[in-house]
Amino acid sequence: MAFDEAAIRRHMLVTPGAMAAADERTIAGGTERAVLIRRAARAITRVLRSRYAKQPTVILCGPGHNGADGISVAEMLIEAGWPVEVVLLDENQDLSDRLGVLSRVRPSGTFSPRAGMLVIDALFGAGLSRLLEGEALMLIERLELSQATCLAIDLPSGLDGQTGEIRGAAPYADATVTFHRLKPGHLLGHGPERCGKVFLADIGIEAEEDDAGALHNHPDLWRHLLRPSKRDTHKYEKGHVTALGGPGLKGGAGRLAARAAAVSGAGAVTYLTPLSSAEFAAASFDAVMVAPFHGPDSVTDLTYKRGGACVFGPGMGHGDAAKEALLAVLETEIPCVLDADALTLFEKKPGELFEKLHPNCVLTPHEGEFSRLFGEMEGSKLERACKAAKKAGAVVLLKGSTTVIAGDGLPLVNSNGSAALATAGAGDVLAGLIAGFLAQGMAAAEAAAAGAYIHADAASGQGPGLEAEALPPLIASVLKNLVAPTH
Ligand SMILES: NC(=O)C1=CN([C@@H]2O[C@H](COP(=O)(O)OP(=O)(O)OC[C@H]3O[C@@H](n4cnc5c(N)ncnc54)[C@H](O)[C@@H]3O)[C@@H](O)[C@H]2O)[C@H](O)CC1
Ligand SMILES: [K+]
Repeated sequence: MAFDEAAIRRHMLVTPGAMAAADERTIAGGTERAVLIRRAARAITRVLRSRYAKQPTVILCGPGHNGADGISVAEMLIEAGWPVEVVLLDENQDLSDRLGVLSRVRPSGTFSPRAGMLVIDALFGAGLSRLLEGEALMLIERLELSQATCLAIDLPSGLDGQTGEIRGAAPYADATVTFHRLKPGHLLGHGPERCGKVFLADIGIEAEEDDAGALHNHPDLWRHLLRPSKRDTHKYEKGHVTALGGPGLKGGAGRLAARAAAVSGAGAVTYLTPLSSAEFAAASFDAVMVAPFHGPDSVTDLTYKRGGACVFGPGMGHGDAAKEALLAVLETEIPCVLDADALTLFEKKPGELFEKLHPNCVLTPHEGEFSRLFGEMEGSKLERACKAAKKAGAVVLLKGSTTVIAGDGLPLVNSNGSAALATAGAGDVLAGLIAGFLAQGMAAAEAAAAGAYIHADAASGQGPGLEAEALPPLIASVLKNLVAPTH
């Protein structure tokens, strides 16, 4: 994997189980648990006092260390003169050594969250292991339905830190303070909508590479692979992309993919399209070359001659010639991106595709294409993408507001997507962009990661009126800022 080693440590996502092990490893290394808890409480209090005015505050404390964080925050706020009350899930919890807090404990029945109140959620964090029920469920449901402002410690209680699924109920936190590294659940499933703004605090836990369950996609991981072209380079040295487009009106999708490949930094792009629409296509391109598609040889001859990468799918249609061309190119093991039609072509016989795929292939399904190709799968989006990548023997980029990328290395979660991307053709642009990075020599997972992030970054800040054809120039400017200038 050619991701930057130091960046892997900084941007790893740690599962709750691995987090508990990292806590224990740090304690075994000589740091007392109470010290970790105090550091966590100090970080929470810092965020709290910078984000909220002094107001009636209730701290819900669970039976474990998440609750211990809450008790420690209560002490710090009481010291600062905050109007704090504490509700204990385990009302027999021994607080004889925390008399200041003990005096603020109120029965859970009095908990009535409302607007103008701050509730600190310290019921459960990384240790949540089953559905909320009974008293815990009642407290969290009341909080979830209220207008109170919630600050969650580590995770909103009820949110699964591994999958982002909700176990019974979970509050809509205004903000969440978590420790050491983000957890997959902060970014997957209901995580983004329930965590609010996530603050990451360093409490002195040593990062070890095998703590990582996944990576949080970030330019630090692959920016060094976006090599600027050398001054004396010529176009084919910078990689060639072959984009196969469909006949007539469907050609638009293929043209978008070709245009996106053209702004990726690849040296040259050839858009293959049936003779009937070649003239029309040629009129809509400048830098992209147009050539007639007569059948599989049109593609294999071109890829033998030019190398690089291919992008199949956007607008290629379901014709036999296109399918044969795709299978012929897969035989050559040239890097390929398969999207849209290239995926739906095989939904009746996925095995026919899987047996031809190779590790230099990137599949870019949305959820619908995914389930039609891989069937219904259990587990989080991340777990499903990993299973699919194994089954297909290729990189799977499963699109959505949170996009996941799975191959044979650590999977990645890409979280900078925005609603603006939910526009026709955006997927075609992504497929072409990834093909452009493959053509420049990036490995499949790295090309998919860079493509997903840059594609989303180009759309960020755009309104709901964003059209896919506006994306390539936006991508070019994102790339300009990311790629170190040539000396
Ligand atoms: N581990 C450390 O040294 C530090 C942890 N920090 C904070 O502590 C939590 C993790 O603490 P842990 O005790 O492992 O689990 P929780 O406090 O999240 O859960 C408490 C306890 O509750 C039980 N439980 C689990 N699910 C349920 C449920 N649905 N209903 C009832 N009870 C449930 C289970 O037995 C759990 O053990 C971490 O998030 C941090 O906030 C410190 O920050 C630093 C040191
Ligand atoms: K919590």
